[in-house]
Amino acid sequence: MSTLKVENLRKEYGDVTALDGVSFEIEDEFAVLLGESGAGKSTMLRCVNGLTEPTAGSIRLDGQPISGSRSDVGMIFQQHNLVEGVSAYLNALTGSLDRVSVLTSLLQWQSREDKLRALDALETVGLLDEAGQRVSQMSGGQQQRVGIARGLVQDPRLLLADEPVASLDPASAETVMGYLKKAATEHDVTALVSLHQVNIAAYFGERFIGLRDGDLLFDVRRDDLTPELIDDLYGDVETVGLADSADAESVRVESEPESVEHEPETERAVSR
Ligand SMILES: Nc1ncnc2c1ncn2[C@@H]1O[C@H](COP(=O)(O)OP(=O)(O)OP(=O)(O)O)[C@@H](O)[C@H]1O
Repeated sequence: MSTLKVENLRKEYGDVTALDGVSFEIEDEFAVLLGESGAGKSTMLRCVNGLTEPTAGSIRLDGQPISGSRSDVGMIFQQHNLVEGVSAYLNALTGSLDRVSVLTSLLQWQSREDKLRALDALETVGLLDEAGQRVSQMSGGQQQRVGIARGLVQDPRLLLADEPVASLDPASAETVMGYLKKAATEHDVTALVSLHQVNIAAYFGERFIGLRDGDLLFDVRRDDLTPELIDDLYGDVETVGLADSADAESVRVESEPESVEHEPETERAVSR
């Protein structure tokens, strides 16, 4: 259970204003950041994660200012940043390190609690039986689930994900989002996830924050996410199914193919 409060957040890169005084507050929710390319979603997530220094404004997690990279904030990247040559388990256990030799030697002094937490996180994302499998032999969707497990192992209060399913085909994207939602729910973690796919966002999100050119365009709960708001954000997009997508309580976790190939980048659920 945690509260993220962003107030008047501003980020300038030279002449470019990536965020122009954005404020919102999310509490124990699965929140989705929406917006066109360049709207400021990644900048927002990087500021919240402490990876980018804001120009002005404040970010607080449970009342404490966020500064620098924090262990109570877990981050999941589009490219999942895994070490492909080692197992899912080792990746989950020691995700922030990038050298196999370091990873392997670390096993000797990782605590029993960490090891159990890594296995628990892999179970959350449906990969307990694959814990010993090399990441290089897993599908793109499975790899992203390892990335989610790794984000959970540090026991964060806030989980951030930047376009976590952008490089997956629609079916795998839904599966991975299902596990991400399950992970946030089971571990009582507030989540802030940027997504391009509006229909997937509408299906899984509880709260929707729309950014346009660095401004907050809307901040609504699921019932208030209308096709008109989406049109406002993206222009003319396909929003069929938006109204029917309200109930995502039962996550979809079974449909991903167990292929060892990486899924190709396919068309997004919404044509933009
Ligand atoms: N390191 C940087 N240096 C200069 N400009 C940057 C930098 N990072 C982002 N920008 C600019 O800030 C604006 C917001 O970029 P940002 O990556 O946050 O958008 P986004 O919504 O995440 O886009 P995308 O969906 O393409 O990732 C863009 O105009 C971008 O070009």
